[in-house]
Amino acid sequence: MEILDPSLQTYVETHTDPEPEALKKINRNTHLKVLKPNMLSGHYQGRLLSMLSKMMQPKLIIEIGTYTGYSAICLAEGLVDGGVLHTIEVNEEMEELINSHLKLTNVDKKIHAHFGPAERVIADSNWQNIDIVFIDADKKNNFTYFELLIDKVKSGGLLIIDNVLWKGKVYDEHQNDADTQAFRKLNEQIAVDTRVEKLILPVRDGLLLIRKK
Ligand SMILES: C[S@@+](CC[C@H](N)C(=O)[O-])C[C@H]1O[C@@H](n2cnc3c(N)ncnc32)[C@H](O)[C@@H]1O
Repeated sequence: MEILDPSLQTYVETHTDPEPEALKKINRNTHLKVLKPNMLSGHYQGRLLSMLSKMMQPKLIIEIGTYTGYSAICLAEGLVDGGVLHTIEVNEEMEELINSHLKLTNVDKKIHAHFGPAERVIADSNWQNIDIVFIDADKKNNFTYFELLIDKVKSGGLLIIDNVLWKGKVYDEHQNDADTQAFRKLNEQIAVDTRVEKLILPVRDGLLLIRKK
């Protein structure tokens, strides 16, 4: 999943704030109990999400793809008093584990977990003036989620899409599997979208930062 050189990754992690204790436990528990634990944002990306959120001082955050709650907790660290993070997870079997992880933190009361397919949960919501969106679920629907939410994001709001460098495959012309092609198309669609400013960060598997004008 890491595209950075491992020694560079180690260096930046050791000179970044340490992973908070509760998140360390959640990280470890995810590796013990859940399949594909490398889906979790992890220490370095988690601290970046937390810092971006603190800089934005959000009232309303929407996350698509809760998994075990790690990135939701990182993003919720930046919520202002009275702020809320809504996170959506399609797999209802994760509910107990997510709740047990949220309880380890002091942001649990600010996080509302929804279970079901994101498209349906978004359609049933009345979210408006969203400050931050984090899209990290079924990769083929990234652009659908972007289009469903862009009009609900306030001017100056931030959308973040994970995995956009797709293990480095998007810039390797020999790689042409369906997921790689989907990420290339997404990056191209966002690159020419005049409603937004965009920047790809080569962090972990690639984070696309999109600021609504
Ligand atoms: C990469 S993991 C999310 C990791 C998490 N954001 C983190 O950084 O710790 C993707 C999650 O999206 C969920 N997911 C997949 N399709 C979905 C859908 N249509 N609606 C909501 N969640 C979905 C998966 O079940 C999985 O738990």
